[in-house]
Amino acid sequence: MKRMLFIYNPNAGTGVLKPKISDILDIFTKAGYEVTAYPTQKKQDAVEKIKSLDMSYDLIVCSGGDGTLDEVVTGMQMTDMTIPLGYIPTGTTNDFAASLGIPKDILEAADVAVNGTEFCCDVGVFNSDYFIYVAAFGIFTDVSYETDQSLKNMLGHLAYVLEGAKRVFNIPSYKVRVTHDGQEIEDEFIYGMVTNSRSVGGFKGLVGPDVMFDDGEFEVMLIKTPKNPLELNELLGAIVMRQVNPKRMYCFRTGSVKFESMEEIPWTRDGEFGGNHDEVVVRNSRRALNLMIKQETAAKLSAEAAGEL
Ligand SMILES: Nc1ncnc2c1ncn2[C@@H]1O[C@H](COP(=O)(O)OP(=O)(O)OP(=O)(O)O)[C@@H](O)[C@H]1O
Repeated sequence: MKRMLFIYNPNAGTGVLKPKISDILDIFTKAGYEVTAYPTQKKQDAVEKIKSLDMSYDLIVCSGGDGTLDEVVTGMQMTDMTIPLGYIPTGTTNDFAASLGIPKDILEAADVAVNGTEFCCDVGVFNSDYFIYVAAFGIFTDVSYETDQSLKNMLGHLAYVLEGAKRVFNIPSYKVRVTHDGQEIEDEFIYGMVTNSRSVGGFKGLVGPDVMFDDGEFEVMLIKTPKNPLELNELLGAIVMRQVNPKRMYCFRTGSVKFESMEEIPWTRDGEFGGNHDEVVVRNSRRALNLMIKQETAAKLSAEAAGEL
């Protein structure tokens, strides 16, 4: 019999997982797995659990929001674990799952976790930590982790919007030197993002349709601090039109990028607080995560990569 570790955050999102646990275990059992279930007990628990596993498993399935997924992947990367990972998204935003076509429906996602197909996607190395789909600083990035879990559960997306709106009137600006591929950019920014996803915080399409999950490169977007109403207008126009305006922002693709600043800047990794840093090196660890996704999504992604779509 195949062995599975099912690790889940029972409090993620609106608690939608709990009433479905029995049906989920049934899907796993019917797929031939003997399941060890582990509900996470506190922050960072998933990392510790994965790091301290005392037996081998054929598959890990994790359930929770982006934060829990990040913790499980971090534990797996730290221990060089290459077994496949299934994911049942139950958080508030679930950006990453959406961009990889993992179903919103819990039981459908459970089915994909055991009956789907393996897809090797890139993982971000952030100094000595990891992220899966986004590392960012500046406006909007502090929204997620400063909104407490109970507020998020109650209001869902609205909580993010309210927190974001409060901050628009007081935008911090950071002077940063950004180095990549032998080039150096020095400027003031209100936002910086390194991403491997098509839908970050709901800004679908902002980064463009070209984002690949397994090409060893990230998309980097840096938004310059607007210095007057005209520049602000140009910036808002670019965001609304979802069109890069090179006067207001830098966008490039790279496998490795360094951010240096005089002051410490707060970062987020996959929507959770990622620490204050005056130097951050982000590197793409190509195809380091073996994720279970739908067969049809895998086919579509490889056709896109081959330039057929
Ligand atoms: N039993 C627990 N009690 C409190 N916090 C927990 C528990 N288990 C996990 N956590 C932590 O809660 C944080 C948020 O979890 P998660 O991302 O799964 O859900 P969410 O915040 O509802 O979803 P989203 O990130 O999509 O908003 C994570 O950092 C996780 O480590």
